[in-house]
Amino acid sequence: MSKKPVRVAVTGAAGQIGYALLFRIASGEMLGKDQPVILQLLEIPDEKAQNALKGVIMELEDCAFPLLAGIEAHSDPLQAFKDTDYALLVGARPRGPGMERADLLAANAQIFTAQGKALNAVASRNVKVLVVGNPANTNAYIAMKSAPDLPAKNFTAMLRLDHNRAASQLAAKTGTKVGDIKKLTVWGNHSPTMYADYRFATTNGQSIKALINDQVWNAETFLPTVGKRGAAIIAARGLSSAASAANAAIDHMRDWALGSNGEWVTMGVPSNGEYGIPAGIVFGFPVTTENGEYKIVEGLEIDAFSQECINKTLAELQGEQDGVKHLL
Ligand SMILES: NC(=O)C1=CN([C@@H]2O[C@H](COP(=O)(O)OP(=O)(O)OC[C@H]3O[C@@H](n4cnc5c(N)ncnc54)[C@H](O)[C@@H]3O)[C@@H](O)[C@H]2O)C=CC1
Ligand SMILES: O=C([O-])CC(=O)C(=O)O
Repeated sequence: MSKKPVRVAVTGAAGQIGYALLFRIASGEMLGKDQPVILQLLEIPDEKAQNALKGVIMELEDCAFPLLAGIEAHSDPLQAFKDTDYALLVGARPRGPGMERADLLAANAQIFTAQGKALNAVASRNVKVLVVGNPANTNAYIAMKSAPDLPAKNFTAMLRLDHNRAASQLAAKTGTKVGDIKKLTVWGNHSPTMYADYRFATTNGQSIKALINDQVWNAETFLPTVGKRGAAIIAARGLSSAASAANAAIDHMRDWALGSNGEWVTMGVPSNGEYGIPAGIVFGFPVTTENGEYKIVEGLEIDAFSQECINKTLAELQGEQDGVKHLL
C-alpha cells in the first residue's frame, strides 16, 4: 500500500536555495522514493516574489514527479505551516548595504518570531524544523523560543554544509574518498567561528589526525578554509552557495527522518548542557539519528585547542542571543 503524503513547508521558496531544493524534495531524495509529499511554499507578499513562486510551481508541475501529491503557494505563515510535518526555513533577510550585524539580527528576529509563533499555532505537534536562513543558529533559537507548545528538540539549524565542506577538504588532503570518512563533526555556530573537528575522524578505518599529523595545517589552513568557504563562493560566483546549501538541507532532513545508520552527522540542536554548552543554545554537535530522533554523541574528550575553539564559537552565539533578548 502506498504511504500517506506528508506535508513539507519551505520558506523563501522562490529564492536561489529554493530553486535547488524543491525539485529534489519532490523527487523523493529527502524523505525516500516511496514517500509522497505535499509542498507548502511560503514567499513574501510581494508581487515579484509571488510571480517568481508561480513560475517555480509551473516547473514543478512540468516535472510530473510521481511523489508530488500537491503544491500550495502562500504568503502567510499561518497557512503555509498548517499541519506541516517538516518545515525548512530558508527565507531570511539578507544583509544590505550599510547594515550592521545587529540590524540583520533584528530584521531576522522579526521574521523568525512570527514564523515560530505560526508553527506553534498550526504545525503538526511533531514538526521537524530546519533553519537554513542566516544567522541560522540564532534564527532557530528565536523560532524555538517563539513556539513554547512544540518540543524544543524539534528546532534545528543547518551545520551540515560546514560538515560536508570539511569532509571534502579532508578527502582531498588524505587522498581518500569522501564517502569513506566517518566520525567527523563541526561544533558551534554556522559562521567562520565554527570548529570543524577531525580528531576522531577516520577514513577507511584509519585515523585522519594520524594520517595528516600536522596541527599547523589544521589551525592555519583547514579551519580557515572551511570557515570562510561561504565567502569564497560569494567572491567566485557573485552569489552565495545555493546548490550545496540545498544539498546539505536534504542531507540534514533525510538523516533526521530516515536515520544515519550509526554514523555521525552534524546538526545544530538545542543543548541540554552537553560539553558545558549552556542549555537552550542552538549549537553544532555530533549526533547519530534513528527512528526520527537525533542523539548527541557524548563523552568525547575535549583537548585544550578544541576547548579554545568551542569557547570562541560559543561566545559568538551568546553575543547573538544577547542581541535579540529584548525581542523575545
Ligand atoms: N545555513 C547555511 O549553511 C546557509 C545559509 N544560507 C542562507 O540561506 C538564506 C537563503 O539564501 P538564498 O536562497 O540564496 O537567498 P535568496 O535571496 O535567493 O532567497 C531568499 C528568499 O526568501 C524570501 N524571503 C525573505 N523573507 C521571507 C519571509 N519572511 N518569508 C518567506 N520568504 C521570505 C525572499 O523573498 C527570497 O525569495 C540566506 O539567509 C542565506 O544567508 C545560505 C547558504 C548556506
Ligand atoms: O556565507 C554566506 O552568506 C552563505 C552561507 O551561509 C554559506 O555559504 O555558508
